[in-house]
Amino acid sequence: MLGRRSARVTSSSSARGLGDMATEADVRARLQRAGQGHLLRFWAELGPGPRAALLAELAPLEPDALREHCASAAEACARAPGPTPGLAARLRPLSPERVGSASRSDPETRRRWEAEGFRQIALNKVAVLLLAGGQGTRLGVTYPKGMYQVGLPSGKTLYQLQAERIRRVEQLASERHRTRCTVPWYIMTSEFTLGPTAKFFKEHDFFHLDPANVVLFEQRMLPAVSFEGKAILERKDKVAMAPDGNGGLYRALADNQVLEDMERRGVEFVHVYCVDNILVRLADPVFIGFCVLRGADCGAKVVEKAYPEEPVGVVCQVDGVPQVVEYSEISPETAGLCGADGRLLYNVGNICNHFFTRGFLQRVTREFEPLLKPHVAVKKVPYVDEEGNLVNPLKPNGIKMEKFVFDVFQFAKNFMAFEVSREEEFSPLKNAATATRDNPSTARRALLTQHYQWALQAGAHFLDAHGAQLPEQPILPQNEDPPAICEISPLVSYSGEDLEACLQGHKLWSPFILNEDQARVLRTQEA
Ligand SMILES: CC(=O)N[C@H]1[C@@H](OP(=O)(O)O)O[C@H](CO)[C@@H](O)[C@@H]1O
Repeated sequence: MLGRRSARVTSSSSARGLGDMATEADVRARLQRAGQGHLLRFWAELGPGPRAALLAELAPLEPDALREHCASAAEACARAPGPTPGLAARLRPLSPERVGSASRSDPETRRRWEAEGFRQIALNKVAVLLLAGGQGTRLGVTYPKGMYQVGLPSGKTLYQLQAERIRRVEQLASERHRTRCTVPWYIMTSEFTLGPTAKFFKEHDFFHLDPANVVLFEQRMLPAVSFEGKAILERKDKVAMAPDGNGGLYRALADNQVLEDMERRGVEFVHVYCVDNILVRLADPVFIGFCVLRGADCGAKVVEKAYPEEPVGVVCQVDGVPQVVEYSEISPETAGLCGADGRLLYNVGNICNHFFTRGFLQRVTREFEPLLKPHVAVKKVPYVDEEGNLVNPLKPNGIKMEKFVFDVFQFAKNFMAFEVSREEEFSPLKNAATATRDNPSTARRALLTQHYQWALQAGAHFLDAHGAQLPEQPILPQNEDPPAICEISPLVSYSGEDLEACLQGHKLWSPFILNEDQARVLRTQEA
């Protein structure tokens, strides 16, 4: 595991010691310089423990950077909220030569991409990098989203599914090339998620991955700011801090020397993805191979956007340069525009699955990161009022500043988008069960539908609890559960491959879990 850094605000030049080294007077003077003296207003009431904790939190805040951060948050928030003014006139759809498609390519081309991806994996040149610093607010859990289990028959969590897909893709590449290879797993956490994630992995024995190949590192935190430009105290002894967005990746890479670690391992290509997509194909050989063969330095996997309000960013051009316009920043009019074919004009939906060469990431961390503009999110931030009462605001009262991981696309020399099928590759877990979309049931259904379909394609038949054969529905209407429950371990099949040998002609009782042992037995049994 790489070195853990303490949370710091914006400046990288002020790696001061933690609280035990800083005095109150020193911290007070620095805060005053930043116009944030109010953060110590309950000092006199605090006991020794809370005082030390508060100093430890405040000491690393670099005064100029803090002042700048608070001022720019208030300024950005004062500008009209919602869609970026004047954006519509600067937008164009992505030019077709920048978009490849898995579903609309012939099988031979797909095979070529896949073969190239496996070749690079077998050469140990591919790593995956998970963005897992988020707080899971919409999902409504207090622990990292990756630890969530959506209620699959196996009870597997998102982290376990991902770990097993890594093991399987390593195995497939190793078998093809008669070698042993590794896909290192870099996991960006935050102050909220580092501790519980590290503990969870240890408790689960790293899901049988070699711990040396699972690298946890931490992104920075930034104070939430009031509309008046004041950092918010969430308790008398604690500043309200939030992770600096998934675009905090680039600073975190530099802070923790992650690219150096990749270089030592010989990694050239990195698949970056966010934690919540239950169907995510880690180190997807088809996507990697496509990007490598097209000479892309930066790529994005995309799906066709389903409806104008869908909360996905759209990949397009702004002033002629490939970029993502986030769902929170596009106007409803622009989002609803249709092209001549009747489909949405801006229909290239970002699924937060990105390809980067290590060289590109190096350029970003060295040259471009400071040019990334933070985005403003206005949120309800619990705070202490002047009398020291804890208040849970009913309306948004605070500003969180976040960078977006995709904002580096504009610096790419050769950006490529790669379209895949939504049913096969995208079902994000964003919301709690009460929401109608992107919730635990929709994620569970998406995975189980896929596995049911793979099993049918491999020639399996399903029986109910009484032994009666269940109807076979290779195509299912949306929002409908498959007639049989079948869950296939990623250790047996990564994307539907190698299933005939164990399923062809077999009659399986629903619910059915195909794990490695079960697969071994079925392979030796007559159907
Ligand atoms: C900053 C960022 O990466 N936003 C991404 C990300 O959205 P969130 O709502 O932040 O989870 O995932 C979406 C896909 O699930 C993607 O469409 C969107 O552009």
